[in-house]
Amino acid sequence: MLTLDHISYAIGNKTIFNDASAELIDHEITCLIGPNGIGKSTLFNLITQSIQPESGQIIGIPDKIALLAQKNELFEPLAVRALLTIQRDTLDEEVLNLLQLKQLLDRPIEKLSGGQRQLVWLGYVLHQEPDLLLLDEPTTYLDLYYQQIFLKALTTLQAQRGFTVLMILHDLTQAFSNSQNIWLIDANKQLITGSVTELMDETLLSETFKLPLSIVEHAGQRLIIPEL
Ligand SMILES: Nc1ncnc2c1ncn2[C@@H]1O[C@H](COP(=O)(O)OP(=O)(O)OP(=O)(O)O)[C@@H](O)[C@H]1O
Repeated sequence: MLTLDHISYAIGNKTIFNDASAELIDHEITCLIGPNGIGKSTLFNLITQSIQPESGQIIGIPDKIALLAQKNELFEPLAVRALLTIQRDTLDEEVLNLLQLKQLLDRPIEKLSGGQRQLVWLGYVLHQEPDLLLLDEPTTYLDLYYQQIFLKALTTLQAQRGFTVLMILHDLTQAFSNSQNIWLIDANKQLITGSVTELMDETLLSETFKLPLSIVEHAGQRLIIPEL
């Protein structure tokens, strides 16, 4: 289990984490939420060891980590098939079907729509067969149709294959309805962790996002919306 053990990290004089501890539950989806600029991507950088904590340590980092960054760029023009088979010989039929990529295999990636491209990038990280998948705001630029395809494919494959997911999402309803656990960085930069049930708390969420938020039941789903 990946464990943050009392980590502290600052950029210049600015404290980002101060003695933060957390355990990432294996084989489940955890969403990382918190205001803009609070340190979510920095936490990903610590987990991928592209930066080191000033004190404390991260234990149990799996060998096979895949990261879907906010912006994914190609170094050279590639067709979808070529990207998916960069690190392996065969295509994963199930991933192709769930992400609706079969009809795109021979298309140049740069000529796809933003939504199609994001499905291709998810396909790319899934073809790496990671033990831990980190996703940084993967649905931000997607319309509702592509958001649903993306999240359904991710949650279906995760449930079948059991890889661990840590995903940054800004849409709170989406975060709580597509995960089992939440890591929340609050307004005081404290990392608070728990199950979706434990952290589904109007007061905590309103204080974190400095906005009155309500939790509303609709059609069997719990929606987190700003009070009008
Ligand atoms: N290279 C850098 N130099 C200076 N400050 C930085 C650098 N990278 C990040 N920061 C600062 O560190 C803080 C945390 O940034 P980070 O990108 O981790 O936040 P975030 O929670 O992912 O934000 P967002 O939700 O807006 O993507 C921010 O205040 C940011 O300005």
